[in-house]
Amino acid sequence: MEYSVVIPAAGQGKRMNAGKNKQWIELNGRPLIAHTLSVFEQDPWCREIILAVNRLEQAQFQELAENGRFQKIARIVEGGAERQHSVFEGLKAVQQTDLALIHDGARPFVERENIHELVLKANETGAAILAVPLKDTVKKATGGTVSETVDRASLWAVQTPQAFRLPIVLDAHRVAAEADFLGTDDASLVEKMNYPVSIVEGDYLNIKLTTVHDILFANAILAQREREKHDSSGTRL
Ligand SMILES: Nc1ccn([C@@H]2O[C@H](COP(=O)(O)OP(=O)(O)OP(=O)(O)O)[C@@H](O)[C@H]2O)c(=O)n1
Ligand SMILES: C[C@](O)(CO)[C@H](O)COP(=O)(O)O
Repeated sequence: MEYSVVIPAAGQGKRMNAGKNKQWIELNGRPLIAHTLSVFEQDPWCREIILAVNRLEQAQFQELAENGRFQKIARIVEGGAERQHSVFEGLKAVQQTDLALIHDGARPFVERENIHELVLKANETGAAILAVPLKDTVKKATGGTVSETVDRASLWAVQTPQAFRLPIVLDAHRVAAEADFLGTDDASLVEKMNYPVSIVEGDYLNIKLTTVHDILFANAILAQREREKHDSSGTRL
């Protein structure tokens, strides 16, 4: 089952506080974005990768595409001020397939089996997202005082990729742009169109590198994966 993937990588990584776009942080000697790109480069279902980048970093990403031998990068488009704008630019450049995935450049650990499960679900329903059940107890508070403990039984922590039939997600982005609506993910725009979005249970290790603490977790995940490669008897997390 084939798909195109849009990878927004045009952020500034303000919460990471690294003084540069976090896509260039090195993990095991390779930039974070190279880890993410490799997942899709190596997935036989992926037809093309569309990267959305900051105009000032276009040359750097072009060089990475060539030197990293990422042959599936079909287009590098200019991103926008917000993630949503970057994704919209990427979606407009999709050519190869009817099924579009959107995946954060800053989520390098997504596993192929989760991607495939998601793709199959989106092919069936038109819109699907990866998510994991919330593990924490969640409370609402105003002015530092708890007002409510929320029942977590129906709460999910949402990840990427998110997968949609291309016309559905393009339409949702167009309508959101016209209404000046900004969502933190793409599914929220599709939900606004009253289109049902299916959940596919993902993996807790599919983290997004957001703050500096996530670099610790990322290195631990990479070390665990190395152990698994060399020791088939090792417990898989
Ligand atoms: N204008 C933007 C903002 C974000 N992104 C991308 O969207 C993904 C998820 O966003 P986030 O983790 O918020 O990244 P940043 O915007 O870089 O981080 P911050 O919000 O801390 O500045 C990242 O791969 C990021 O590069 C993008 O393409 N264009
Ligand atoms: C799209 C996303 O990764 C889903 O978890 C996320 O919403 C991106 O934005 P955030 O502001 O870092 O939550």
